[in-house]
Amino acid sequence: MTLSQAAFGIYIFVDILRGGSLTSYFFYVSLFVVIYKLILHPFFLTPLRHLPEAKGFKPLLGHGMIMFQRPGGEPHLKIMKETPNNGIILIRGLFHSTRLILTTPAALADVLVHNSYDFEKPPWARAFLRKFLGNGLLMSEGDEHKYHRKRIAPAFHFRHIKELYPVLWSKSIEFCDVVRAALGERPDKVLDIGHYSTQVTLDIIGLAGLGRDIGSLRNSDDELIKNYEEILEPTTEKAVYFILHLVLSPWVIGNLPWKLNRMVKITTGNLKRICTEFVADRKAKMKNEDAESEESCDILSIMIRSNDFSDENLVDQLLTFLAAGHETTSSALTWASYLLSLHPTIQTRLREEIHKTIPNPKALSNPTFDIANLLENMPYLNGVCNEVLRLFPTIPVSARVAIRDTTIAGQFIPSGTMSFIVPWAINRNPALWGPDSEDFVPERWIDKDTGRATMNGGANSNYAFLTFLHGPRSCIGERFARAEMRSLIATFVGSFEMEMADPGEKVIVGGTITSKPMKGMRLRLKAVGWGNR
Ligand code: HEM
Repeated sequence: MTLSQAAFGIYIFVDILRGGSLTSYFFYVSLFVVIYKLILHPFFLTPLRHLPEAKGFKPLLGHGMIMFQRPGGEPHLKIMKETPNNGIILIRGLFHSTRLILTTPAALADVLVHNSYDFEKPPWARAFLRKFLGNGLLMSEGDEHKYHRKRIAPAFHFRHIKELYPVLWSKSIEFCDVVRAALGERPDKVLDIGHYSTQVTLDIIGLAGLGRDIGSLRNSDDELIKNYEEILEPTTEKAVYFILHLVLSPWVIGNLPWKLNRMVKITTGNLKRICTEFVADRKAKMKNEDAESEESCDILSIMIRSNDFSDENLVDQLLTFLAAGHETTSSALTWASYLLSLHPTIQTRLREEIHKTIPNPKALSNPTFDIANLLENMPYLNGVCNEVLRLFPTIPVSARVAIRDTTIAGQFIPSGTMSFIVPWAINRNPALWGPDSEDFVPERWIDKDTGRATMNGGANSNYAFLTFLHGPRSCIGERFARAEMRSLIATFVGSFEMEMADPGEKVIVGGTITSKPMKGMRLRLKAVGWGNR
């Protein structure tokens, strides 16, 4: 309690003793709380009040409307560009709550790496996400997070990812076969690529995560894909549903007479049931594996073998991996095809590199072939992947709340302060990337002298690229996702020329947590000759 709160409390107490009515005291106390929260604390008392503040403050709304603007992260970029700062910009949320936007590598490093466990995801975001992702790694905090992260990490070791490449490659080839077959049936040769990319990435995470071919590429009616598409299809109604969690408790939202509540309940129930069956099935199979047979090395088997997870927690972890592991890479593939359709010269140069380096795609299916080494050493392919991930980070905005008093870039941060970490804005910030920061330039990831891939795209700090964040709460699936993108983009661009179905279309970036095109991504595709295909 601050000095002013205490003084006011004493004043009221003395006045009650003098005989004032209880109702009038409730009124005065409420009035004081409102004035304190709306005016005194945010403008006169918070130790953060001297930080540079973003333009565009509106009474009561603060800068809160930026949460509703799309693409997510774009208003933050505007604020970064127009507000001189030393790493932290002050904005005000609804009812003037204090919020921060972090802008420099030093500030980001403090939150993501140096003082990482002083921060947690905001409770409202966890309450929302938990409905879809269960209580897996993404949602856990503190010691529980450290414990689980350490035990899951072996499944994402680079040696293990290397072993996964043949699976990634053969599924990518199957993806192209399915797209080719679908094109054959369409006189206009136009397809919504988002649908197919969701199918292939779900199949891939099924194999890598569960050791099981879900087969959604061959079966569009698959229950898992239907439930995910139902939940993840970006609509304005879902965006409102998400943002309401900022101001109302999940219990209140859950009890509103809203059709969406029923849909969420049914689909999340279905997903939980499917994952429970997957876990039981995998456990039964592992019991029957004899000691001589080779150990399965999918994520679920590794977690079961560790004996560190209860059955309930295995289901939660699986829910997280299935969702976090397919929706993200599916969006990345969709945005890659968008950018390549808008830049035909880059597309052609990439295809030339692919055809030259991989004369026959089927040859890579030989189990002895070192696909990882080949794909990881294709400079233009890696430049394109990095540039897609930079310009369209699948999770454009993330947030952290300080759970104790701490510091960011030398600034005292009181417990309870919320900071925004904004991959969309950092990845496009001209202060970090130069004047062409918003252009699609794969060459920035290639060293001009050696012709080899660079690690930081020419930026001065690796905190200029935030797509997977950094530190103990960074994306555990980063290597996996990068390997998957290389395989999918190499096979897709090697197999098809692509252009926007409607070249005049203004693609709107939507989505709640991940960024996806609002109305799908309709491309006109033309199969090209490649090897014996
Ligand atoms: C392009 C693809 C991907 C992107 C851009 C991406 C991005 C991210 C980001 C930004 C976070 C941190 C979220 C936050 O704290 O606010 C995260 C966490 C996570 N990601 Fe990914 N991800 C991708 C693919 C994957 C894949 C393929 C998997 C699994 C196979 C995966 C599993 C996870 C998990 C489990 C976490 C939670 C990690 C923790 O809290 O310790 N992600 N991802």
